[in-house]
Amino acid sequence: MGDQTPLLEVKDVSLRFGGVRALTEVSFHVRAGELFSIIGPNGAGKTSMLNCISGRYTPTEGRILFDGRDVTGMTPNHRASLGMGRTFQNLALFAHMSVLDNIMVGRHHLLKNNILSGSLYWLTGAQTEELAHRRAVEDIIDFLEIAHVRRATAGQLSYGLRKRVELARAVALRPKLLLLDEPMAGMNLEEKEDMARFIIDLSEEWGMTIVMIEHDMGVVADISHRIMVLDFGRKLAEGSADEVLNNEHVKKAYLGEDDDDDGEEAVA
Ligand SMILES: Nc1ncnc2c1ncn2[C@@H]1O[C@H](COP(=O)(O)OP(=O)(O)OP(=O)(O)O)[C@@H](O)[C@H]1O
Repeated sequence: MGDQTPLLEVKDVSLRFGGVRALTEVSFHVRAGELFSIIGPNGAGKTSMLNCISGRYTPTEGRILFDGRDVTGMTPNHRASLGMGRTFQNLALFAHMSVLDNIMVGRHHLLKNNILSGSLYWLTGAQTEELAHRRAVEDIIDFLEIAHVRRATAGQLSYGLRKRVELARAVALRPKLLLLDEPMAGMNLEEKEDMARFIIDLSEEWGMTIVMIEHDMGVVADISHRIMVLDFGRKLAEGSADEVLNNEHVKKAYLGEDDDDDGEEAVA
């Protein structure tokens, strides 16, 4: 499951939108190699937390440390360059571009020779670099089993495949930390199983540290090393799937008073 070094430390983070308290003094850490999930009822603050980590939002209070550096005030691009990759709840692909080009966009910031040095193309070794990038992208395409659609226009793919291409684009950055915002949302059972397998492989085979928001409690319990539960912007519980699912406060937040329910429907 990785070593004990925290790759990500969230310290007393609060976030307010005017009078709305989206997050209140939330602290947790994620160790290198961990697959860490954030769950909670609608409006609990999950996306707000992911946005604070990725830099889309700046916490009103508190600090965020990534790989030993304080990144609290840094832009999303700066954090990406330090090794944070993410996917979005609502797909953010370029619908008119091919699958291949969408994924290449993910590699862009890694290209030393950018478009400005195009005139020096043959002199700078840009072609060699481009080939290396293409090979890296092909590895990701093979891993995510999307070779058969690599030339297809992203907008024409099924929803499940588009989610997979979006994952490929985030993975193309080879991030140290991968942030996944509801990777299984809107998927059928088969697509969910495929996605769960890819996430497990990214964690176990690629050694990627992952923070995931996901509503499907069955998947979260199956694949997460640790889970944090948010409710009304506060941390309600944190621990293994067993610890969290047997926590009385969590049961109440999710299931109301009906303890016979298995939770899957209540949070789907
Ligand atoms: N940009 C914003 N402006 C104002 N209020 C916001 C904004 N983003 C989130 N909020 C509020 O912050 C609270 C937490 O929202 P957030 O989207 O983080 O919850 P969530 O757990 O991700 O919910 P869901 O599961 O429905 O996606 C909610 O009350 C929400 O209305």
